Amino acid sequence: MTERPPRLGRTRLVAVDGPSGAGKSTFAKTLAAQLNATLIPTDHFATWDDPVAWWPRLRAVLDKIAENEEATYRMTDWSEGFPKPGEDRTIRPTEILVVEGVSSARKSIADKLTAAIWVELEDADERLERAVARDGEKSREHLTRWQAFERGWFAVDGTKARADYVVTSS
Ligand SMILES: Nc1ncnc2c1ncn2[C@@H]1O[C@H](COP(=O)(O)OP(=O)(O)O)[C@@H](O)[C@H]1O
Ligand SMILES: Nc1ccn([C@H]2C[C@H](O)[C@@H](COP(=O)(O)OP(=O)(O)O)O2)c(=O)n1
Repeated sequence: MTERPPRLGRTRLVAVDGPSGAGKSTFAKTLAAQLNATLIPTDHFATWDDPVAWWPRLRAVLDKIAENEEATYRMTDWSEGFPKPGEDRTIRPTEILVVEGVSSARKSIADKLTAAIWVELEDADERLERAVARDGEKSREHLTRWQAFERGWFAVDGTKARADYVVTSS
């Protein structure tokens, strides 16, 4: 990863995308720790009712990092199982920034990415069960809707076709 050039100012931006329940968050946490990178999960922005349109708020953060400036955003708080506005988080300019979540490798950021990583698990039922095991039975309906949405999103965005690496969960 460090051999590939930075494309977000001096920062190497790495996106970990793929369908819900595939293992993105788990993979991205390990990757960020190994690279000593800052990690931004898109669920700090997303809510059930707003799966991808929050993007300008993250883009504003990335644009500041590209200018070598720090940036602050308000995190979505999922600690009670539903989304509500949480605390502010400040991101400082960093050598490697990992952004993880559905739509993190979207077409509009492709030219700024040092690497796009696609995490997948083919069996959609298994992905749903893993996500429900993580978030609780109360989230099942939301996660089912979310998975239907992301199928369409990925088809239109063509995310996987742009991936530099594909990671297959088992
Ligand atoms: N390689 C794996 N094998 C088995 N279970 C996994 C694996 N990676 C993640 N999980 C579990 O599956 C669930 C979903 O993983 P997560 O990383 O939250 O996926 P995503 O961020 O893609 O939705 C979590 O409960 C996690 O502990
Ligand atoms: N505890 C919870 C409950 C719901 N969510 C919501 C917000 C997420 O973007 C969606 C889908 O989660 P998932 O981790 O599968 O996908 P992302 O990696 O967040 O894109 O679920 C959550 O992330 N955490």
